[in-house]
Amino acid sequence: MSMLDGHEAERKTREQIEAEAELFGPLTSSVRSLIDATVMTDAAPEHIVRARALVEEAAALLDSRRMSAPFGTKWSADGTRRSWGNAVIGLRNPIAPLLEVAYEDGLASAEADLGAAYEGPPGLVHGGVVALLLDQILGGAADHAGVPGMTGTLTVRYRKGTRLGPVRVTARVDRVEGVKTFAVGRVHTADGLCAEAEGIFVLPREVRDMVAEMGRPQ
Ligand SMILES: CCCCCCCCCCCCCCCC(=O)SCCNC(=O)CCNC(=O)[C@H](O)C(C)(C)COP(=O)(O)OP(=O)(O)OC[C@H]1O[C@@H](n2cnc3c(N)ncnc32)[C@H](O)[C@@H]1OP(=O)(O)O
Repeated sequence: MSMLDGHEAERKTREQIEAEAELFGPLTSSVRSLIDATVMTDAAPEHIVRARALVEEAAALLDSRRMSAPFGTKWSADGTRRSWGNAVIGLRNPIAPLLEVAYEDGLASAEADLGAAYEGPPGLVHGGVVALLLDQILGGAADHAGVPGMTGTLTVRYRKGTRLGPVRVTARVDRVEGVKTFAVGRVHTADGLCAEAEGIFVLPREVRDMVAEMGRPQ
């Protein structure tokens, strides 16, 4: 499989994309609430059985027509792109904590409210989920700085347990060495600093070759 598979140009207008966002965003949000309700429910057994039937009916409706491949990244003519299936920021992905990343003065920052579905140790966010958030935001910082890449190495130092609830994640590019971008980031809660990370993002050889090819004079 090529690194470039799943990247696709699209001809949709801004209005069409907004209409899709209005259609799918609320569905994703409802399923996210369903996930939380599934983890937290203490309902009577007959309610659980009825809910299961309703969920299966909904799944069958949605499954009646499927895309031929996962969402991937769709690029519009104006350079904007959508990764609506992404596990952290995907508008169509109910397991995504849906980080909305803001960029200012080289700092990427986002907030999320992590509920029971993200639990690892009792009352605390699963360490893999903490790494997931950091991976995305460090990668986003590299991308926003114009030096994107795939995660080659991600090193996370867990300083204290990350309590379930509101978290803030931040990242910035530390330095660039050739094709490698070094980014650093942190996770905070009301308890203070919970985790720190360094990531090395590498623009894959295949993409480097393509960029070199495109830049070659005719
Ligand atoms: C297709 C579009 C891409 C653009 C992207 C857009 C990003 C849009 C932002 C969204 C933000 C998403 C944030 C989540 C991002 C993931 O979730 S990515 C998914 C997880 N990561 C992966 O699956 C990556 C799997 N690994 C690979 O594809 C390849 O091993 C890599 C990392 C691309 C490197 O392959 P390569 O380009 O063939 O590397 P190579 O030419 O041998 O080495 C180049 C340099 O990198 C170093 N290097 C190689 N591997 C590593 C490594 N694992 N660790 C550290 N250094 C390494 C080498 O030592 C060498 O260093 P120098 O000698 O130049 O100093």
